[in-house]
Amino acid sequence: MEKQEFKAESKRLLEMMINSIYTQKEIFLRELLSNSSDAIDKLYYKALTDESVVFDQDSYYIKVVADKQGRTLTLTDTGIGMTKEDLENNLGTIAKSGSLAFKKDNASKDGHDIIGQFGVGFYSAFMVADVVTVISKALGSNEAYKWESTGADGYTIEPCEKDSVGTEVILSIKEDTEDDSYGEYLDDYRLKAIIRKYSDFIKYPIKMETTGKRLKEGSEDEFEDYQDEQVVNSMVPIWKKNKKELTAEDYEKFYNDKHYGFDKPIKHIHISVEGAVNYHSILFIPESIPFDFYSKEYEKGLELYANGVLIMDKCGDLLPDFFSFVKGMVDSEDLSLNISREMLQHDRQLKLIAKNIQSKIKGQLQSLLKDEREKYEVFYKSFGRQLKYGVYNDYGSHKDTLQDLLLFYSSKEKKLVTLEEYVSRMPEDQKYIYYASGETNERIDKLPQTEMVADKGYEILYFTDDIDEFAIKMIMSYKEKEFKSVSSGDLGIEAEETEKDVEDDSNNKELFAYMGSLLTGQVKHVKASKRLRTHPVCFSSDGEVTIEMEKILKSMPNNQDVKADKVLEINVNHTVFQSLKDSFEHDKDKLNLYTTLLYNQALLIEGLPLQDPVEFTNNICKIMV
Ligand SMILES: Nc1ncnc2c1ncn2[C@@H]1O[C@H](COP(=O)(O)OP(=O)(O)OP(=O)(O)O)[C@@H](O)[C@H]1O
Repeated sequence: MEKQEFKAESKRLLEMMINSIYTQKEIFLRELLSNSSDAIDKLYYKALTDESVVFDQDSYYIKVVADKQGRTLTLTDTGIGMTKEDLENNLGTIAKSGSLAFKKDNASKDGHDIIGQFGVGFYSAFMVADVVTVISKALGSNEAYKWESTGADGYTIEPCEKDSVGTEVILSIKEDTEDDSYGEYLDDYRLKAIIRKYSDFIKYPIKMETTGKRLKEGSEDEFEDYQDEQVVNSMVPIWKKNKKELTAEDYEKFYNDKHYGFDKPIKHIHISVEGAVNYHSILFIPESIPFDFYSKEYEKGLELYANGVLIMDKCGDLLPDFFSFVKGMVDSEDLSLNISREMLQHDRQLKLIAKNIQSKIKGQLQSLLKDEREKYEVFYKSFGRQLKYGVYNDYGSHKDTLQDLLLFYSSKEKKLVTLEEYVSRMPEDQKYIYYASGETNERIDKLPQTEMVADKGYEILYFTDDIDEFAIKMIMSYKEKEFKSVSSGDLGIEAEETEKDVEDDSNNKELFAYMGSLLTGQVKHVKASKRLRTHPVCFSSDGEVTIEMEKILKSMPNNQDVKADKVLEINVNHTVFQSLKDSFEHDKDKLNLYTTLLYNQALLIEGLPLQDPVEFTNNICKIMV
């Protein structure tokens, strides 16, 4: 038997291949199973043009058998097989793909698509095997051949016996080392898991012979081993099925089988596109938040398949961050894979798919919002924050995509409303979209600052998420209506302007200036409030940073010391104001006490910490006695 050497280039390539192309050893099984599937496909093609070849789908399969004792893993297929020349050309020359040549000669028909294209996948077997033996008998040939190689050194070919047409690949699995436990590739459970992960949708049955234990017949405590043959893969990808034939349960089953989540998805989106790029996709909008969703550990992405073979677990490029909650998969035959199938060579196709997917998701969310509001609100409860982050991130560049998907609690409707709904019922004289920020709806309900706007009969949107105000700053205006915090200096309400301007009263001016001097460094100034109706005191903010924003920025890990310019507003129609005026004239000590008390009350209303709570309570006691 003559030993053939690999060509020099091939030798180097093989070494590179074995050691560096793939990041995961387990993919050898995907590569070999894809080869077997291609080989059966080729038979199918032959049958299309050659009457002497009968293709009976049921007789074609791939079988995987692990022999733990003999430490071999054998893959048998009933495909087209290889002649001696094929073995030499296709397995003896690295980077020569018989499959690619075949594909070029036979235009793909009827959805039977050949996977192989680079002519390297087979050699990934050497990542887990010392010796690879291939026994093959080609269609139309009476001879069978055995090809054998220990890797870079070369290979041998000799005639051998084989009854049926097809190929058998026998891997002598490497001994375990400290770093690698190659023995796992002889374990039935592990093999099944790898098959299901990558090759679940190979369209021919992948059978496995497994050993089970059962009670011996007639015995109550004696067990015996028995062999059982099982088809491991699902074969028909659900995404290639006709949508009309699929039920909601089918999609849910797929969602659960693929471990996209443990919940019941709120919505599925089944997309089949033929055009500049062809692809199928099934996407899910989950109901509940994955436990790590709002953490750094969460990795967004969709499963990416090329011709039904998994090539990437989580392809992040397929989803924008603001839709990172979406689960599912994309299968395309048009992807430019790189040699390891682990990365994509050009991302043009991927970008097209991603763009398309983004608009489909948005469309589905919009119709959910329109037609199934309750469901949308369940979704929004889980992922609304993510949408708002999406508005805020990237300098607001996605606001147009996302603003119509936002919901905020409304003071008047007592439920979540869209910006569109808010604007559509704004009275004519209302200039702004008003909002109030606070920890909960109940707390905002009681905020003194909302009095004037609410009295005017205007609706107020409640912001209870940290991100809300930041996101709104990015949107700036909706349908030409600007957003305005109820705590901002100028509320743009006519009543304000026509009201008797109490500040102009020179006595009051002096009083406020004096109070302001007592609070130097704590407030910008003290003024008569135009927004308070029944409450004595509140803060408003002058400028871009609101008090709520100050609180949020302060709570961030890098503790950004950005402060709102606070203005202490006093209700001059409240009886307490008379006390202030009296004490200004007759008892400055009392005024000092009242000023600090009012300032501290305003802090409490905002949920801001008091600088000296003990002093505050002592001061209250002072006025009690
Ligand atoms: N089980 C098989 N039955 C018949 N032919 C096979 C089998 N396995 C491999 N071949 C032949 O050997 C060639 C080389 O296989 P290899 O896996 O290295 O590359 P490929 O499948 O063509 O491409 P890729 O690197 O993209 O997987 C195949 O193109 C095919 O012609």
